[in-house]
Parts: sequence; structure tokens; C-alpha cells
Amino acid sequence: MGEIILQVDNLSASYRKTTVLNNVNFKIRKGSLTGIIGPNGAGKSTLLKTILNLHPALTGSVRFFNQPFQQAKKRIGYVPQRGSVDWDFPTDALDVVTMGLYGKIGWLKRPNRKHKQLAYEALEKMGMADYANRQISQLSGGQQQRVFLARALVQDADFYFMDEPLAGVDAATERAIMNILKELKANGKTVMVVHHDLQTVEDYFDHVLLLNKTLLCHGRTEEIFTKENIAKTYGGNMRWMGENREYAVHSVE
Ligand SMILES: Nc1ncnc2c1ncn2[C@@H]1O[C@H](COP(=O)(O)OP(=O)(O)OP(=O)(O)O)[C@@H](O)[C@H]1O
Repeated sequence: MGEIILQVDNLSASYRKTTVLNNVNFKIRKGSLTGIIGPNGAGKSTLLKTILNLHPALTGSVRFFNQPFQQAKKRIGYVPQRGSVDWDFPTDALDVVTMGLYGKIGWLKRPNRKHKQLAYEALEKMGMADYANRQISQLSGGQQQRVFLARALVQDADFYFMDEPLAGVDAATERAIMNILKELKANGKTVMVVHHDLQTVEDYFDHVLLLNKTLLCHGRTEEIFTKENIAKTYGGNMRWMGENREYAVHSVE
């Protein structure tokens, strides 16, 4: 396994006075593909945002590549939850992808033809070339998600964070996205993904991080993703449908 490239120590976060993340500690190694699993409201999105300095930490420290976030941020990519994005922003798919290159272009400079070409190729890779000039608000949810993945690809980061990239997408989009995640991993990239579908965890992720306000456990999927640990994480809000991998989770909401 690769070297440790993310170290999270004693991380806590709150909204006003309510603590939603409590004393989270873990380390992530280069080249791992980790699913972040836990019920609604477990703090999965907050964990990503706090790690990425988008939400303030109450306590704790986060180090990427043995550096503070600010020094490492060009090497880090983030695909936010689709619902958290203002899709009415007037811009087309190609421009959204080109934004992924701004770390390289510089914010005040205009993208040139080579940048646009790179962005177009990433859209092509996600099967979205025909939609390059379509307003982002006029794409379906799954198409928007593909555009976001294309943006992450052009960024060519070393470490990606994705917040539910598979939520609400069809089977073909899910396959396309998972192929990209596996390709990123094959290229030595590291990926952490908030994920909801317990049925696919074992197929998709080599590591899992089980979270419910605190970190319940973290490690290799085959060791950690057990009935007992899942039950502990979901606090009884789940029902086994049968042996092995068939189970349903009841939302806490
Ligand atoms: N902006 C906010 N202001 C106040 N409370 C918030 C805010 N965002 C999240 N919360 C609360 O923090 C807790 C954790 O939310 P978070 O979105 O991190 O959970 P999650 O595990 O990603 O949930 P889901 O699976 O439903 O997306 C929840 O109780 C939520 O209501």
C-alpha cells in the first residue's frame, strides 16, 4: 500500500452549537478508493467540507501530503453534491469543465484553445461531447454529474473527494462514473466518495469509512464492512433482507 497522504486528527465540527462531527481520526493511503458510508445526517458531507476547509473545524488538524491544506490544495479535487450547486448559473457544459483548469490557467487569465480542447476531450470521455455548448441548467441530473466528473478529470488532481456522485444517476451513468474512479485509482490517484448504496460497497471500494457523527471504523472493505459494523453505524435503522449482501436501510428522516 502507498504512503499516507491524508492524516485527520481529532477533527470535530458543528453548525452553531450542534456538534455534528466528533473527534474523527483516520489516515488515507495513496491509491486507495474509499467509500464514506453512514445514515442521513451522519456528517458525511460535513466531513468532506471540513477536511477541505469549506467548513470550519472546531478542533483537530488535517494534513495532506504532510502539508496544511492551503499548500496542498492544487493537488486536491472536489465534486460537491449536485443539490448544493446553483445550476441556474448561466454557463455551458464546456465552461464548467474548463473551470477545472483554472488552477493551471490562473483565475485572471483567459483559457486558450488548448485548454478548451482539453475540456472538450474530458466531456468526450464522459460521453457528453454533444452537450458541450448546452446550458448547464438544461442538462438532466445524471448529465450534470458527468460534466462535474469531466471537470474533476481535467483538473488532474492527485486526491479526489466526491459527494454522492452516483445519487440519482441511471445505470449507464453509474457505470461510466465507476469506470472513471477505477481508472483514477489505476493511475495512482486517491479517491474518497460519499456513497449510499450498501449493496455496491464491496464491488466499488477497497476501503470503507463508517461514520455516524463519530468514526465507527475504517479499513479494508473485506475486513470492516461486516454486518455488525454496519448495524453499529446505522444504529438499528436497518433491516436485513436475507443473508449476505441483501439489506435495506431505513432512512432516519
Ligand atoms: N448548513 C447547515 N446548517 C445547519 N445544520 C446543518 C447544515 N448542514 C448540515 N447540517 C446538519 O449537520 C448534520 C450532518 O449533515 P451532513 O449533510 O454532513 O450529513 P450527511 O451524512 O452528508 O447526510 P446525507 O446522507 O443526508 O447527505 C445533519 O444533522 C444536518 O442537519
